Amino acid sequence: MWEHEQLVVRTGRRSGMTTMVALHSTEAGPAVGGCRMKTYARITDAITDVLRLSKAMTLKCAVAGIPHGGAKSVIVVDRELTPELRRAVLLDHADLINEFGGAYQAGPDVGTGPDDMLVLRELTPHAYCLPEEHGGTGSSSGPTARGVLAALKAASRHVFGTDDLTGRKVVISGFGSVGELIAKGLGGADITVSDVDESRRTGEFGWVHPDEAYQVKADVLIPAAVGGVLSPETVRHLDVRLIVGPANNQLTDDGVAGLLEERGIVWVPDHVASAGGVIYTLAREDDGADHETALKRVDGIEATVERMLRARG
Ligand SMILES: NC(=O)c1ccc[n+]([C@@H]2O[C@H](COP(=O)([O-])OP(=O)(O)OC[C@H]3O[C@@H](n4cnc5c(N)ncnc54)[C@H](O)[C@@H]3O)[C@@H](O)[C@H]2O)c1
Repeated sequence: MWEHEQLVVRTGRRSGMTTMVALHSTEAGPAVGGCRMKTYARITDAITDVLRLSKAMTLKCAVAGIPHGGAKSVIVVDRELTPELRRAVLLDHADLINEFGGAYQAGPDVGTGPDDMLVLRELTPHAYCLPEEHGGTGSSSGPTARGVLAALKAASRHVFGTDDLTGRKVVISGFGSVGELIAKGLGGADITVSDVDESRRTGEFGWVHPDEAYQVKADVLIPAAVGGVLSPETVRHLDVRLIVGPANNQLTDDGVAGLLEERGIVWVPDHVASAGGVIYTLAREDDGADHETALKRVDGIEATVERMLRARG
């Protein structure tokens, strides 16, 4: 069933590249969601991605109690991206954002950052997370990691009877900006990280090849790379008790949640665990909250997860 309000796909007049916006819902308010810049094997893969990600944003806002709907946008990288081409496609994307008249408000996502939001702002007011020196809140990776750690606290109490992870084995798949901050916030845990980018291997933490990250015996698994990592196949090989992480759309389909439950693995849905970034950004940029107040709202994820897990029994 088609559940989205709109999907618009455009070829940019400056760049000749494809950009798209999926507006899942504006029922609760203007739709927010990141702008992903990524290479896809097929254009239909990009469309599938933007549709799923935008729906997840609606859920994320609803669970977090944010008066916004969900959307997402994708810039399809189909050639080498020179600085000139990057700027051209971002300006093309800003034109597309403007077509929604404020119903879609963009932020950074995988492949984009605050500097890209600054380029969007040249043509559209509907872009969050500008660099701090330009009056924005910058990267949301810090609040996102903080939200995951808050979720992990509540989930650890539920699974292990304590939120002290000292000595517990934790595997983080995806050692990017959020994954690294989570690792640094985990105190005395025995941490192993994994990334397709070998240059991320620092020696500070244990290392496992990305193909094996979902088979390692551990207490906690933290998906912090890409979506679609929990499939019927990967779930069969998992040897963990708890999964909580920031990666969006971790399940290949909703049925995988049931498979995890059957195996006795507690999974905190990504739309709950990864909401710290959007909670923080909107608290600061929409509501004018100060840094500490916005972080307190992010910490509220702990109570949300506690309630959710208690309700599950
Ligand atoms: N940054 C945020 O505020 C935020 C908010 C909500 C959700 N998320 C989600 O969290 C995840 C991580 O975000 P980020 O900002 O750290 O992104 P990032 O791009 O900084 O890091 C992702 C890392 O994953 C690695 N990677 C890619 N494919 C991999 C694979 N198959 N196996 C292992 N590693 C792989 C990349 O090399 C990179 O180092 C993404 O899925 C993102 O959508 C991020």
